[in-house]
Formats: sequence, structure tokens, C-alpha cells
Amino acid sequence: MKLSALCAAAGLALDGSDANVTGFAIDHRKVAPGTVFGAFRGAKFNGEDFIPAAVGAGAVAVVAAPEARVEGAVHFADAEPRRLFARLAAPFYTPVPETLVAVTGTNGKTSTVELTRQLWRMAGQRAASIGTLGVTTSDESVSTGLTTPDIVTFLANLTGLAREGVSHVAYEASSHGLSQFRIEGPRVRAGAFTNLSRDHLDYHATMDDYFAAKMRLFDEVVMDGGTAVIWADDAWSEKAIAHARARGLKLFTVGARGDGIRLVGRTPTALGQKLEIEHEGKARVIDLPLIGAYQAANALVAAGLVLATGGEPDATFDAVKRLVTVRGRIERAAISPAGAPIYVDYAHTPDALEAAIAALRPHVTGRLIAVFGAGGDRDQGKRPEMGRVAAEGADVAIVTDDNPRGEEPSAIRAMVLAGMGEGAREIGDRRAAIGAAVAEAGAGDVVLVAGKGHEQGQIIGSGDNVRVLPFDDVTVAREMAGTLGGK
Ligand SMILES: CC(=O)N[C@H]1[C@@H](OP(=O)(O)OP(=O)(O)OC[C@H]2O[C@@H](n3ccc(=O)[nH]c3=O)[C@H](O)[C@@H]2O)O[C@H](CO)[C@@H](O)[C@@H]1O[C@H](C)C(=O)N[C@@H](C)C(=O)N[C@H](CCC(=O)O)C(=O)O
Ligand SMILES: Nc1ncnc2c1ncn2[C@@H]1O[C@H](COP(=O)(O)OP(=O)(O)OP(=O)(O)O)[C@@H](O)[C@H]1O
Ligand SMILES: N[C@H](CCC[C@H](N)C(=O)O)C(=O)O
Ligand SMILES: [Mg+2]
Repeated sequence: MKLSALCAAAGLALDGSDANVTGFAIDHRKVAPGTVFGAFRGAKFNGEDFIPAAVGAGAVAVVAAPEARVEGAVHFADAEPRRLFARLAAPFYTPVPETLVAVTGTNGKTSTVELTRQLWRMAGQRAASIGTLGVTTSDESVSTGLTTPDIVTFLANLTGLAREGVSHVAYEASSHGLSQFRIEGPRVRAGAFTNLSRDHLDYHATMDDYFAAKMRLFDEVVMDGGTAVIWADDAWSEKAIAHARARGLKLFTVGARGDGIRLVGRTPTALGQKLEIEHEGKARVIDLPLIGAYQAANALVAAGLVLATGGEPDATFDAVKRLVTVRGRIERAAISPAGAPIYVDYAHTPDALEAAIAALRPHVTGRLIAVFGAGGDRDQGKRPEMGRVAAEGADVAIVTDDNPRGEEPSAIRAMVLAGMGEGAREIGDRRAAIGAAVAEAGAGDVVLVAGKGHEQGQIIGSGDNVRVLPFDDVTVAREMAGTLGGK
């Protein structure tokens, strides 16, 4: 494709000579002859330092800040070069799936995109999701390493999926992804907001900044005339609704305060919950085979996205009854020798931990035993908050390690323990901590192993010294239960 054609499609003037474009790259090591290189100032590197090397490797154009020096290639200059790069790249990556929806929020993105994918698939659509679990289709799941992949990976995956015949994609829009313009370009029919609570305050200065980053989804990313599906029962919902209104998007609110899907009643059952809802004036009762208020919220937001993009109500709500567990989200891993179920969940924020504990509470007749930790090189302020929530909500709380990365593990645990009272326990080794919880669990007890969910490793060290030690909470829970004579 010619550079001039891409400029025309992106509504830009070409100030320089035309050339054949063979691809796009944001890492100079991936530049080949004919590449358009995006040179961005990042947290660790200044991409502008690599412009000469990129041009040397054959870059025909460079998208960079106006002050950047570009010699030997066309310079597309913009104060927000990541946004301009996305605008130029989008017309190159075609076709893309017809129906795209994006989900933002502190917690529930992965669950919601995966449940949306399941609902579409049950409606007979070729569907995929992109997020923390990777690029997932009915056949496979391929990791990208990030929740929201970089713009080139994102667009290339969309094109790959479209070529395989996938017509519907739901993807996660993390606040990092939104603020770095990793998911711009294609037409996004609907966006969803799940909730906002403390996380990532190492990256965003304040909660308001964090929220503003997320609101780019409604302010800019969802297409004109698209729909905002908003969980209405969160403290930040009203503000999210205001953003959607200001942009003129169609509103579809979900929850006890929702108008699109109103949640009228919710009763936990042995293996799930009964939901009483109203949609377009019609009352419906749905037996959702997933436990916890948070999973009900995510399932209904997913249903909202499906309805907002043309789903038929009877079929959609019928499919909600057949949803299956999302990997690592209140996933029952094993049963302890005494008969206590052991659940694995990805709660790694205070709000999520509270939600995971609340999900299990109705299923506990004895004690709720929680094993959890907080990640290194991430928001430190959330650590005592996580400790407080666990101390208040669980009957036994064991603090352990969860990806210490470049930090001293005992220092992270100490910050978590600072939010807890006298009874808190500390077992750094995660395997030993899970083992202790399983050994201790008696009849009527429930064990929650929180923080790693689907993750397959314990990340230790950083930079050149990073090591990922294989570790899977589900496998370890099974091993511990098995060793002790459970299943
Ligand atoms: C803080 C952050 O978001 N960093 C991500 C971001 O880095 P950055 O833009 O700051 O880039 P940088 O490493 O400083 O480099 C600047 C530029 O120079 C380029 N470069 C760099 C080195 C080189 O030799 N050549 C070169 O061209 C880089 O490609 C980049 O364009 O873009 C990089 C390329 O896509 C990502 O790999 C990197 O993710 C790091 C590893 C990371 O840990 N990110 C986490 C925090 C993250 O993004 N998490 C979110 C949220 C998770 C959640 O939902 O909770 C996610 O979406 O996954
Ligand atoms: N709607 C919700 N409300 C409160 N907590 C939730 C909600 N959905 C999920 N959680 C909690 O957050 C955890 C992570 O859920 P999920 O992976 O769906 O979120 P995410 O937004 O994708 O997270 P990440 O930011 O890591 O990508 C769950 O295991 C659960 O403990
Ligand atoms: N996307 C999240 C994942 C956290 C998972 C948890 N196990 C941890 O390492 O803190 C983050 O990067 O903050
Ligand atoms: Mg996720």
C-alpha cells in the first residue's frame, strides 16, 4: 500500500516523497524496508533515539513529536504521536472484524470480554476476545504478554482474526492501553464500563487521572453513534454516564439502577445464582451457573454488549444460563481432604478481594480461609488496603508472595500486614501458604487463593535479572489437596 493512499485514508497531507509501505513498527528492532516507525517517548526509553537506526533499517516514514529529528524519511509530526500513528496504521490493517466492542474498568474486564465471547459463540457467531488471557477464539488462546497489547500487535491480530472469519471481537481497554493509544483506529460499536477502584496509582497520579484515562473510551474511542454499556451501581457510574452523554453515545445501563437491564433480585444457589431481571419491560428469571455478585455484574454487562450490537434478547438471556467459568475467576480448583472447596481467583486490588470474599461468603458454613499477596513494582498504596479487606472479610487470612518482581518480598508482605490486625498470618512461600490453608480447612470451610488466577508463573527480579518460576495456583491447590488425601 502506498504512503499517499494511507495519508488519504487518514485525512493527512503527505509532506515528502511517496513510498510503498510494507508494515508498521513501534520497536526499531522490528523495522524492515518499507516500515512506518512510531518513535515514542516512553517510561524507560525515548523512541526518538532509535530514529536513525530505524531509517537505516529502511523505515520510509517516522511518526514522532514535532521536535524530533528525522532525516531520510517522511516525518509525520504530532504532539501526540501515538494517536497519529494509530490513525495512519488503521487503514493498513484491513479487514478487521465487523463488530468490535471494548471493555474498561478496574476489575471485570477479562471476565466481561470472555463472557461476551461465549454469548456470541452460543448465538452462532465466530467470536474472539483479546485481553489478559491473550487472543482467545473457540480453538485456542495465544498470550500477548499484556492486557491491552501494543497498537501494532492489536491491529495485526484484528486483521488475522478477520481473515480467519471472525466477525465479533470483544477486547480489554486497560487504562495504560487507553492512555498510550494502543487500541485506536477501527470502528468500535460499543464500549463498556464495569467499575473504578484503587489500582495503578503508581502510573496515574490520582484517581481522577485514572478515571480520565479510562473515559477516553467514551470520549474518543467508541465510534460516533455507538453505545456505552455502563454498570450503574458503582460509585463512578454517574460520572461515566455523564461522559457517554456528553459524547452523544447511546446509553445502556445495567444493574439495580440500570435501565437497559435492571437487576431486580439476586439469590445465591448451591452452584450459581438466580437472577431476576427486567429488560424492555419484560421480567425474566435467569439461573446463572457462576457464583458471586461480581460475576452476575460481568455477565449482565456482557449481555448488554451483545444486545447493544444486535443480539436477540430471548437467545441472549438463554445463553447467559449456559455461561461457563472464566479461567482463574472463582475457579474451583480442588476439594480438601475434609471436603472444603478451594477456589482460585484473580483478585489483586482491594475491591476485587472484597468482591471475591463476598462471592464465596454465602457458600461458607464454617470459616473462609484466604491466601493472598500483592505484586511488586506496582501500586504500593493498595497493599495495606488489601490487607484490611482480607482481615475484615476472611476468618483466616494468610499473606504470601505474588510476583515480587524487583522488590524485596518480605517488604511487600509487611506493607500488606500493616493493614491487618493481630491474627494475620504470613507464609512467604506461596506453595507452603496454599498447603497450610488446605491442611487447615475443615468441613464447611472454603479456601480462597487470590491474586494469580490464570497466571502460570511467579515473577521474581526485574530487568536483566527477571526470572519467571513456573507456578499455577490451580495445579498447586490440586497437588496440596491430593497430597493430603483430597481431590
Ligand atoms: C508502563 C507501560 O505501560 N509500559 C509499556 C509501554 O512502554 P513505553 O511506551 O513506556 O516504552 P519504553 O519501553 O519506555 O520505550 C519507548 C519506545 O521505544 C521503543 N524502543 C525501546 C527500546 C528499543 O531498543 N527500541 C525501541 O524502539 C519502544 O518500543 C517504545 O515504543 O509500551 C511497551 C510496548 O508496548 C510495553 O511493553 C510496556 O509495558 C510494560 C512492560 C508493562 O509492564 N506494562 C504494564 C504496566 C501494562 O501495560 N499493564 C496494562 C494494565 C494491566 C491491567 O489491566 O491491570 C496492560 O494493558 O497490560
Ligand atoms: N465487576 C466486578 N466487581 C468487583 N470485582 C470484580 C469484578 N469483576 C471481577 N472482579 C474481581 O477482579 C478480579 C479480576 O477480574 P478480571 O480479570 O475480570 O478483571 P480485569 O479488569 O481484567 O483485571 P486486569 O486489570 O488484571 O486486567 C476477579 O478475579 C475478581 O476478584
Ligand atoms: N494487570 C495487573 C496484573 C496483576 C496481577 C498480580 N498477580 C500482580 O502481579 O500484581 C498488573 O499488572 O497490575
Ligand atoms: Mg484483565
